[in-house]
Amino acid sequence: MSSNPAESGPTLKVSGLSKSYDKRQVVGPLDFSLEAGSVTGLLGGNGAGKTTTIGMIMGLIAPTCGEIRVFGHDMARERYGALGRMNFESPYVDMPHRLTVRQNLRVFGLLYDVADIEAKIARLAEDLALHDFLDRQTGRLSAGQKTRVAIAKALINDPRLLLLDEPTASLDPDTADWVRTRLETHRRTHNCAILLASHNMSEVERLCDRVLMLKEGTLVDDDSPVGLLARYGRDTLEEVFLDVARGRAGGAAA
Ligand SMILES: Nc1ncnc2c1ncn2[C@@H]1O[C@H](COP(=O)(O)OP(=O)(O)OP(=O)(O)O)[C@@H](O)[C@H]1O
Repeated sequence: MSSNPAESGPTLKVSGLSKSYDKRQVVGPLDFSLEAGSVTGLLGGNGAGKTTTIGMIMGLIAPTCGEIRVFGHDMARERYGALGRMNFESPYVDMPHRLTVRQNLRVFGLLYDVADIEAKIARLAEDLALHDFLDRQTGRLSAGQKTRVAIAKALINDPRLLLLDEPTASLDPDTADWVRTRLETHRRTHNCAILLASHNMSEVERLCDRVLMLKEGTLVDDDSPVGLLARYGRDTLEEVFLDVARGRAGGAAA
């Protein structure tokens, strides 16, 4: 239990967060919070700023301005108070190719100080069906197999904040379905807050209780999937997405 009183607040709080490259602002300013046990979709077209936002929250990309607090800890000054309880999955971050899957997971387990790493790896291998390639070099896996390994890595420390960038993009529909079930179980059993960047609208409708819509780096909507459908007068989130992307605020209801 931490002595930090701010730990009783939201799992993640982002305030005035922005990122510029060569004086071009690509994200922000963003303000939002994630509560424990919630699943929030981060939606937006190509280049809207989803990966940059997740990268800043994870500390992989330096923000230009703003503040990120995870479990109350200011990530610019006291990130080590939070890093052990957060994790992420991204297709843009590769693992060492020559190490086997088991060796890679062991390295991450050691980094996160996971107790009884071998048992943890065995459980994740069971949950994510990694057995067939657990002792194969990671660089020799298919895209879908690599994604399952990346999800295993993301769950290795039982995170309470999980950032997912297109977690099922390279998975076949059957595998994607049980990976989603695995993520739902993790959310429920660990009261984990999940931020999920996705282009898969049915995935967002199934998993998310809230949706943040990003357009050209700024938040243009923030509501539950049901609330968005009602306000835009649409039957699917895909139609809402198209309304937002094409600037039809209010959608069919407008
Ligand atoms: N290192 C960089 N230097 C300059 N511009 C960058 C850099 N990284 C990202 N950008 C720009 O920032 C913007 C946001 O990119 P980002 O990758 O965050 O978008 P995204 O929403 O994840 O897109 P996608 O859905 O295509 O993955 C884009 O215009 C991109 O070109």
